[in-house]
Amino acid sequence: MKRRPLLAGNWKMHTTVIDACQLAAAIGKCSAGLADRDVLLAPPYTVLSEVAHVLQGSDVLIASQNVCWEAEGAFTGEISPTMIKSAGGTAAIIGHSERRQIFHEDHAIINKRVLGALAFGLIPVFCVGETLEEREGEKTFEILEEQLREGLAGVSLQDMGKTVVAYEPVWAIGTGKTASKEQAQEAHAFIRKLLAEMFEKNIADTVRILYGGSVKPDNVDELMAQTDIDGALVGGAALDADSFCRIINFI
Ligand SMILES: O=C[C@H](O)COP(=O)(O)O
Repeated sequence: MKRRPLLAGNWKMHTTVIDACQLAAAIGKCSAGLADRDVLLAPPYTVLSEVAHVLQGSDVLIASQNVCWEAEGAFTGEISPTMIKSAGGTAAIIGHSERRQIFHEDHAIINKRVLGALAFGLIPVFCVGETLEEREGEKTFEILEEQLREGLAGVSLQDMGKTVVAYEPVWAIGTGKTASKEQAQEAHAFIRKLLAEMFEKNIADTVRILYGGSVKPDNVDELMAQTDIDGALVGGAALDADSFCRIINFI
């Protein structure tokens, strides 16, 4: 089944207002006219609306890097789906391994974020992935299954159709150590098969599964050639306009 590729740049905790506007403008330019793929940027909250403003009129989608499940209230340090939408965002990264590991976000909180995003009409970019220890202990599939079952609990069939999944092996993030195309494809195929079990095969067939972890201009083409890899969630290389533009223009 042919799925529309999605190339996403996660800027993590990088960019001042000026940097962000310049980077967004350059990416806007090199993604213009690409009719067969989607491009998404996840800048820090502080520049969401500036980036959306710079990209107004383009097809580049804007996401936040996390999201709370409530529209407003006493949740110091959080950002709500309505705030993200009012700043120009249409999606939210949820369950990134840096949130899971550094900030100890557990399955329950991640699940609340997924359901909250969907309830307010934001597309979740739901991240899963195993650590090196888990891979070496041959627990990759067990970990992925737990993350998917717990994190997507209560998601309706219709909402799953809109959700994006990102497979990011923790050992490949920011390390320069990309999963081989075979390792990535194997994990993506497992995720799709599990989604078919959890939801329906026709839903699983439409869900875009992105690969993340040291995606660069020199490995994007072979990763994107894999049957179950529908896009990339890019960190480091998304901060350099030339690199990200090459990634967007994968062959
Ligand atoms: O969200 C992006 C991922 O964590 C990948 O980051 P990276 O491309 O710097 O390895």
